[in-house]
Amino acid sequence: MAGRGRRTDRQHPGHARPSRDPRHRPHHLQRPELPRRGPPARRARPVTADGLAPSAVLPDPRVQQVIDRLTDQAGARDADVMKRAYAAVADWSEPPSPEQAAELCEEAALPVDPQVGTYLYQMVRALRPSLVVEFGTSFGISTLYIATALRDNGTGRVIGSEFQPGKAQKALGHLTEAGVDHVAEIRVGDARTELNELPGPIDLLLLDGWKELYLPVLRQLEPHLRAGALVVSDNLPMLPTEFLAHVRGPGYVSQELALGEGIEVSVRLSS
Ligand SMILES: C[S@@+](CC[C@H](N)C(=O)[O-])C[C@H]1O[C@@H](n2cnc3c(N)ncnc32)[C@H](O)[C@@H]1O
Repeated sequence: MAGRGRRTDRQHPGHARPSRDPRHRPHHLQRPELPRRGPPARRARPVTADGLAPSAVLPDPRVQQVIDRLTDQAGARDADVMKRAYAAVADWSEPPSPEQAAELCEEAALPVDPQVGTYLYQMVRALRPSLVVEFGTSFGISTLYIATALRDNGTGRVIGSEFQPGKAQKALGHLTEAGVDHVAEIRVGDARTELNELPGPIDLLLLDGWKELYLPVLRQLEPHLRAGALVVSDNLPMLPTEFLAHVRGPGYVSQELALGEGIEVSVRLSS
């Protein structure tokens, strides 16, 4: 967590009076994120009475092992990283920009809940998308679920996006370790520019970057969404009202699903 992005009164003399109002933080650094996003503790996998393997295990132990390890590591580390991030911005006079927030969270994986990951695997297997796009890749845990399903389908590719080059590098390493990197591409930089050029229509879009950017990113990608495209938006409790109003308005059929801490699942009605 380098100090490059840290704002001080000297850098911004016009903002000499720090605000401690938590509402001045963007959604991704609001304190309520801690318990909600929190350590994505791995759920104990239920074992059925007849000893059958639990159904929410991917049909590839190599991938599952990588996902389990990363999910456990996130559970052990993320809360501390986020606490340090909150402490670092506590006396900032302005909320961190999305880039600064990404830098502050560089060591946090913040992965999707295993239920959400399993749902993504299911949807990709069921819909057989040609192109999946992901806003917010981080260490690549959601990408692992998606890429594994694409690999198992034998068709399609996923394009992820990540601000932090170090995180994108880690994500690529994890995809390679799991043996599914050949169906994945991670674009490094701001999704709002990096996802401008796409090789075809989007069949499935995962929104899992900073929450206040969901609406601008979605609006930007809307011309690329094919009719019937699925938009999966993680972290329902943190989603801005304007975003929910948009996907619950004309042009979509949308509802929440009680997976993880809640997701919004929207189908685009026309392209
Ligand atoms: C919640 S994490 C993503 C977790 C990931 N989907 C997973 O399940 O492993 C959000 C990530 O989005 C990245 N991010 C936020 N805004 C972004 C933007 N505008 N462009 C690219 N990446 C962004 C952050 O750096 C952070 O790593």
